Amino acid sequence: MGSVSKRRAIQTARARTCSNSTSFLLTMPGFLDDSNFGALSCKLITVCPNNVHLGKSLPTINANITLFDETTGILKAIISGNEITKWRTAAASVVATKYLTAKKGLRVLAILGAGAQGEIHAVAFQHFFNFEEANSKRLIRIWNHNTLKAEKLVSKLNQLYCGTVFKCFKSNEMCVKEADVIITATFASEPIVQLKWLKKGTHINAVGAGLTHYSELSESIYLASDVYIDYSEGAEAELTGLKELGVEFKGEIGTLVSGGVSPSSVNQITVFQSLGMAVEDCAMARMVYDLYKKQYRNV
Ligand SMILES: NC(=O)C1=CN([C@@H]2O[C@H](COP(=O)(O)OP(=O)(O)OC[C@H]3O[C@@H](n4cnc5c(N)ncnc54)[C@H](O)[C@@H]3O)[C@@H](O)[C@H]2O)C=CC1
Ligand SMILES: O=C([O-])C1=[NH+]CCC1
Repeated sequence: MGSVSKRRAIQTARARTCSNSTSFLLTMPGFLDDSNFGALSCKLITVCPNNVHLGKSLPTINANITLFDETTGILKAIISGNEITKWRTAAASVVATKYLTAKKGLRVLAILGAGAQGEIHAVAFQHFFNFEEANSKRLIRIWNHNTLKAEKLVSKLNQLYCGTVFKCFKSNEMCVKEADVIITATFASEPIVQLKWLKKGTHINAVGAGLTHYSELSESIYLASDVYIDYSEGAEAELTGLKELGVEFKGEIGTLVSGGVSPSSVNQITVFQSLGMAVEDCAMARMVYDLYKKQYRNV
């Protein structure tokens, strides 16, 4: 994120090719100039929300990353990108939350969405933060519009992580009530969070991307919040609806991390509008490639 904001990384606004009214292919080229983490890559990722209705347990997001030699341009590897996409997206939310809540006490975490992103965010946030509700129990709330799915995830996570209690909420309003941090990771095309449900100083990581990148939160939330983004070019190209609404972006998370933008006051509601960055995939692909070479090729 820092490299993007210091412009040591190159990533153009991505191309979106729609295959029908709900599905699309994103082409995400990126170059990261760093001897340890750098690479030249392009992630190809399809987003097909209707896969859930096919009854074959297909993921709705499917990604592959092509990794190239920076000097010769020769293709070095094609790396499966589903796990990478999951982890790097949750990692970006962790960083945004860390910097945007640095001076706030965190007690209540609410996750809206029990799919791949909801799950990985639950795993990452229980690891990096310590959410403790009034009775001093480590607790993470999870809501999904299809409650059965949330119940299944909650039961799986409670078996995996005995130290933290995951709790299923049937109402999105009750789930976000008194929340210090909210994560939205759904395909909702209508708002699932309203301003009047929020307390002062709440931080929201808005991860979900349907056909528009700003449909999970009400317009009034965006207008009342300090909105941070991951990269300006992407936001200018994809968040046109928010711009038309009059939303001014406060800055990139990378700029916040490097001290180039001052953090919001503690009572200010903040939103990290996560688009997802090609250079995050680039760095992860390089890491996977290096590990593969070390482990299997002894190089
Ligand atoms: N910002 C980023 O970098 C990334 C964003 N995403 C976005 O995150 C969202 C979640 O992705 P995944 O977890 O991989 O998908 P998923 O299909 O595994 O999970 C989606 C969840 O949204 C719920 N959902 C579907 N339609 C809904 C609706 N109309 N209202 C409320 N909930 C609904 C589903 O029940 C499911 O729990 C998607 O919008 C995806 O495009 C995904 C990867 C990276
Ligand atoms: O960056 C990414 O991988 C994605 N952003 C929205 C859907 C997938």
